Amino acid sequence: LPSVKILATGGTIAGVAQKSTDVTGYKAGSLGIDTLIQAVPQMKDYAEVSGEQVANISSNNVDTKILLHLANRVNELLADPKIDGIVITHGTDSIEETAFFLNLTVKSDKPVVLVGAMRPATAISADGPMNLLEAVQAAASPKMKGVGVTIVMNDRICAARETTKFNTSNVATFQAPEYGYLGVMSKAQPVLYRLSTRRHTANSEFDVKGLETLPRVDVVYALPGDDARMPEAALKNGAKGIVSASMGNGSIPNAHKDFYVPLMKKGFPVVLSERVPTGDCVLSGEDEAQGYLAAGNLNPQKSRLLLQLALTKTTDPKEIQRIFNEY
Ligand SMILES: NC(=O)C[C@H](N)C(=O)O
Repeated sequence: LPSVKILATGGTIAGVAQKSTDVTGYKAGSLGIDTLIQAVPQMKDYAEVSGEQVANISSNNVDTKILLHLANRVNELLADPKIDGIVITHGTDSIEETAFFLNLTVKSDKPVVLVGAMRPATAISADGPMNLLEAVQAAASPKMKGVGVTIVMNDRICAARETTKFNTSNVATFQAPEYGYLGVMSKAQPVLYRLSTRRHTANSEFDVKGLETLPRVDVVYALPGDDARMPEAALKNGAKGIVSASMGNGSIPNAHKDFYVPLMKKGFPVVLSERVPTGDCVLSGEDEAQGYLAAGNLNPQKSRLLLQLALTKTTDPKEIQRIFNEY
């Protein structure tokens, strides 16, 4: 049997509520990895499974330190020829960010699958056990080699880059509306229908080995008619770059523009992403002349991670734009 290591970080998949009918008001990150593994003994039919507790928290508190630890630990484990794949149990609130971060920093073709749940482990019809089983089946499969980091939940195989949480409670919360799923889990096997063309994992230039922190990047929400207090605060508190969550195609209030233009002249990176859930952020000629960088279709939270990683390599705006075009 293939060998799959499960790294556990917490989330609702490890959540405990007072009553089996409670699907809110529970405590995420309550059960340990051994309990989660014992709850799904069927996994052993598909892989030799072992667990490791990395953290046990709700994913709104997954910080840079945990991200760097996960990336380095996954790289260490996958360098071992005896390990065939990794599953990471994770809260769904920031699973897309951790998945994307690992998509950029894992140096291996072997499967890395993130999994969570929308209902706590104690709930009637908890979705965690089936999700965990399917995540292990996916991570154990050679068909998942080279596809990049994925999120497997609700029978769907989702690409780290394009997938976003769309609903606060529905088990079908993860979607990639314009691009779709990579595939589905069917009869205990991954069935893939498409692949992402963007650079990832073994083909990524980012290396976080030895890093203890990442350059600070803030996301500034663009609100109509806003003044410049939010971007000012970001800069004053040490941001090395800003991602603007524009109102669509780089549409931001004039006060933000007046603040960004002189900063960009000095080489400070401002990346225009958008708070609109789908579509590409494309720069106008004027935006380009003023020095803005474009996130394309990458959402603000993922743009932040990519800009942080880009800044570990370069501060040259042209290079940063190349990175946004390739990843
Ligand atoms: N469904 C979940 O996992 C939500 C939880 N608050 C978390 O992200 O850890």
